Amino acid sequence: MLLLKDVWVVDPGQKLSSPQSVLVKEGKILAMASTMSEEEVHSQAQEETIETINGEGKFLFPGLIDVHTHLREPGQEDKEDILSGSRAAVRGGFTTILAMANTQPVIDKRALAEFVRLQGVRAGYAQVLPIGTVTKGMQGEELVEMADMKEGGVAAFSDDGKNIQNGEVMRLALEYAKLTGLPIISHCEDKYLAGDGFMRRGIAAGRMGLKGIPASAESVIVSRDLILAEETGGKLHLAHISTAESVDLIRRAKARGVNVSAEVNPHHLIFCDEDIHLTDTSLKVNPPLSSKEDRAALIDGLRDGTIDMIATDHAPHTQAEKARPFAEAPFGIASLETALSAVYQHLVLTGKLTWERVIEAWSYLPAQRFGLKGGTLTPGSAADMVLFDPAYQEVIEPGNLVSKARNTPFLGQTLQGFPVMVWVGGRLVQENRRVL
Ligand SMILES: NC(=O)N[C@@H](CC(=O)O)C(=O)O
Ligand SMILES: [Zn+2]
Ligand SMILES: [Zn+2]
Repeated sequence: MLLLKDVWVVDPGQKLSSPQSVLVKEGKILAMASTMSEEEVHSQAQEETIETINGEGKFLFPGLIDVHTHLREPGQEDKEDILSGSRAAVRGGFTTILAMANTQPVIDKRALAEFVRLQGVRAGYAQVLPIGTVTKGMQGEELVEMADMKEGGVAAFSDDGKNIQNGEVMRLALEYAKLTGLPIISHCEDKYLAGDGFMRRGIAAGRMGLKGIPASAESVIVSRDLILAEETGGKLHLAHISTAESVDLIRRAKARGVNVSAEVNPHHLIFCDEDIHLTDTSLKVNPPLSSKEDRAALIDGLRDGTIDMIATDHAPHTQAEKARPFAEAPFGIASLETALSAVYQHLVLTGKLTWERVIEAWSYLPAQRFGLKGGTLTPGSAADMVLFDPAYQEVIEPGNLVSKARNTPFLGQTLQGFPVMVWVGGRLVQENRRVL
């Protein structure tokens, strides 16, 4: 039995943000109370030995649920694999991660989904839930066997990495989503409008002489998908929203009652196009970093609930690939180990977002929308929990990272506020920043 004493619990699912003592037994939250006397604890413990952790000055919250991570297994294990990725997850405070389907081969069959799920179980760190592709071979033409893949354990469907250009295929996918009840995650990018650009079209791109991707490449597809979700009633989730126009479109669709949710990535909340330098490909990401005005609209949208959740879009690549010239390096930022700290430091400590909203957006709401266990510390739920030390400082160095990837813009920087203990189902998997 575990007792976390006098810890500040942030649990939006219980509308709770206050000091509590928390008892954990057999992998589950047993009880939580703002005052718990010695006698009460002992009567709950019933002769069992109690391990006590003093949580003063620290936060305890439900393990984060990341609905958008690229783990690269099968096929590109030099970038990341399910073991290294799920270790990176628990180091960063995530206890459940959804693995994107753009692997090699892509996850378009039940057996492949089962493989990903089992590899996650074998690894034994964060719970890994596979995402299946929407279309066979991720070719954007023929739908996968969605019901069968649901049986195999997929949590959602997505051709992420590519947009489904054919509107009728997207409409059908949303039609089937009503039968499976699972979300269709859309990577909103009109490939013709995006062309072969590599950063957001605008003043910064012009100054650097880099080919730009217009904001409309995203918003045109956001508006198409919102119309199709409205027409079909299928569950739509919009990945990595990055423009003010998209936020506006989603806000208006939600007001009409469209079945849509949206996510934003930490890098789009923290950085903007002016931060990009030709010599540093770590900020080359898709969708590209947007203007300051877009960034402000994303923060507003997250604050008012137009954007429901935060997700990392952890996109690991090898150092050799990222060492190529800007135009040739792959898009993507590896972020599982830095995302929460970066958000804490850049958005919570600066007063742009409340800590409660961050936890809600990264744990409670993903669980609700994707129909997953977890996301709350309500007594009886699995003890997927994070103990977070707001004063802990760490220099982000290659030697500390457990992900195989190094493509983070925070390399060499000091971040403040880190998970210092993480439990999955009551089992301690990370302590003092070391994955056990
Ligand atoms: N976000 C990225 O820049 N890259 C992702 C693909 C994606 O999320 O669209 C990847 O798979 O590397
Ligand atoms: Zn994408
Ligand atoms: Zn992605």
